[in-house]
Amino acid sequence: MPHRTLSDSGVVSHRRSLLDSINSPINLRALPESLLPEVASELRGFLVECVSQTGGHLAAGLGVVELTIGLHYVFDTPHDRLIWDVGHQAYPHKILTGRRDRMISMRQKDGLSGFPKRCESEYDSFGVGHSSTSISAALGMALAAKQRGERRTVIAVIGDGALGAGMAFEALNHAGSMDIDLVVILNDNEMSISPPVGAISNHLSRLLSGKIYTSMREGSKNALAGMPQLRHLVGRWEEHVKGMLMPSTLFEELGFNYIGPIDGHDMASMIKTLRNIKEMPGQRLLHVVTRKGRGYEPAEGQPTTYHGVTPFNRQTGELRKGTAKGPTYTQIFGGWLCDAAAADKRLVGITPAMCEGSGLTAFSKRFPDRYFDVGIAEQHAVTLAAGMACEGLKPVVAIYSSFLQRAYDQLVHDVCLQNLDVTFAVDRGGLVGPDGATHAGSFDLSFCRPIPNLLILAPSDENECRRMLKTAYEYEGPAMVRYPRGGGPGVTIDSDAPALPIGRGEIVRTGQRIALLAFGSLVAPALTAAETLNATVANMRFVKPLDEALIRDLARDHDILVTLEENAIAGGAGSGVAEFLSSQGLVVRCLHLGLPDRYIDHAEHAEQLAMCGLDAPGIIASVQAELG
Ligand SMILES: Cc1ncc(C[n+]2csc(CCOP(=O)(O)OP(=O)(O)O)c2C)c(N)n1
Ligand SMILES: CC(=O)[C@@H](O)[C@H](O)COP(=O)(O)O
Ligand SMILES: [Mg+2]
Repeated sequence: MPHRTLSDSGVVSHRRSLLDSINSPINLRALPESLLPEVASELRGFLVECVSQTGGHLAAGLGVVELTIGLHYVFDTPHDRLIWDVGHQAYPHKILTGRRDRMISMRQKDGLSGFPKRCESEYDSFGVGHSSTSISAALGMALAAKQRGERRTVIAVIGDGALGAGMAFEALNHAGSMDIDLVVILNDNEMSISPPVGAISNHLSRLLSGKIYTSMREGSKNALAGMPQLRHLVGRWEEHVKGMLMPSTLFEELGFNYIGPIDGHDMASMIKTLRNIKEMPGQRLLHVVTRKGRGYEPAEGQPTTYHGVTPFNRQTGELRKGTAKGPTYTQIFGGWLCDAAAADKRLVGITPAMCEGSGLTAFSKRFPDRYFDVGIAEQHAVTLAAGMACEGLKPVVAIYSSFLQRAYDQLVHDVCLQNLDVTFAVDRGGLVGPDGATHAGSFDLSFCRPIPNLLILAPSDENECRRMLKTAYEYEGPAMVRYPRGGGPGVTIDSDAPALPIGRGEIVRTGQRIALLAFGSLVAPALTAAETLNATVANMRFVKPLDEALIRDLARDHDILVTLEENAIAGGAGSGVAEFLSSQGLVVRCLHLGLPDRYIDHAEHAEQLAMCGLDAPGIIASVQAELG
């Protein structure tokens, strides 16, 4: 379906005389430097207009308008490689690299991805979405260029939040030990999604507020203010003096030439500094100070709220409300966490930098001493919980399914092998809609199911989600409840409902010949499909341990068992059912429905389910095709 064009959507209203002339960085580089501030103004206004129509990530992109212009103006992209860490801030980059007129399709089916993607543009040097990969990838590209005798500069742009992840330091540690043409640009806006945490953030703040450096800098600027022809001496003098007086930065200790901090919104200074940086040899790190949400008052004032937004009213900043019928699964988790914490002082809540997204805001305010935001550090979050559990606390780790992928060994080796009492609230299980393949929780049932000692539950509705959280928390060992992004079928929640019997599913509809064994979010479409198929529906509830007695009965009484899950078919819950049947010598026809062996692109969640044949019509069609 052809996408709406900008004119259809009325987005062209903002003044864009210069921006209209920039169809690639080549046009940008043809402009006189004096016009770049106007480009920045038009780019910023256009970005707000587009995201107000499409939703998506806004505040981070607003903060890097000047940096984006400077990088494409000074460096020879795409020959010089540019990698954006996380990539949520890359909308200005997309606008300047030939995708201006497609921005209205952002994060929609067959539209632009919300993150840089190699197959989308030659200017997207590396696919991102998960944090803290940029320096590793950039170093890899720089070493490849060196190996092949190619002259090119590789630039990684990483935020202060992403810099706190272990992987970023693995890369800095490696890069700093060699002589390589690599530029790391630290985009320091003193924000993650939430305010930043950790000692790295404190170090950066000290660099920004360094008394000696700041006063000398102001002094030198004033002294030379009357002699503009000598102003360029300030930079050189600063470098010289700073090296003498400033305590060396962490980055210099790691072998990087540290430059900055510079004002990330001063276009002239940005261009001058980037030109200097371009000519410098070796690995260098430029510290750029920006403001998240810059230039759009609602986003500047509320950078957390405007980190990721639904479409909004550009004049007022008012965000469009969500369409969930009742509380989202995330909100149910947040409410349960507070209630459980009030009843049990041993409970502690841990999040790797996703406080708001995981529903911990209320908990963090009510129980600040029992709340731990560890920054973007999923591996650390899980093993921190293991250590706490060893000492009698009952940690609850709130973590997105796709980010849990980062902490797999910690889950296996530190928690489950030692059979420690840690509860995992795994949010965004299954497809996640507009964030697309990088953020889909497609694999957690497959990679968690083989782990001994781990209990795995998947709720079919909001009430069951709360009951499962209670069940998992009371279970004295590792347990995970995986639930989808957004809301459920809208059932009433009984906060006093008891825990569930471990390993027990339930027949929720009786039919003939066909049995649908549904896990979690697929119970609802299974029930709809069952009306047409006249099928039995079992809400399996537990992925591990499976309800073996129930499976045995269903196999005895039906001609075909159809397993359904919003997880990869490969190794998923359905595989578990097949393994059990085989181990018991039970011979019955089986059909396994779930996510296919490919990545599912961004679209609305309902569109994604339909693409995978996991909505009711798709289930019906698959079963009817199987039965012939
Ligand atoms: C591995 C991983 N964990 C968590 C996230 C969620 N996330 C996306 S952006 C972000 C904050 C990034 O902060 P920073 O690097 O400072 O970028 P800024 O938004 O400030 O520009 C987080 C936690 C992620 N994308 N990847
Ligand atoms: C860029 C990033 O990783 C986060 O902002 C993520 O997009 C949040 O996802 P939700 O919108 O599902 O909370
Ligand atoms: Mg930041």
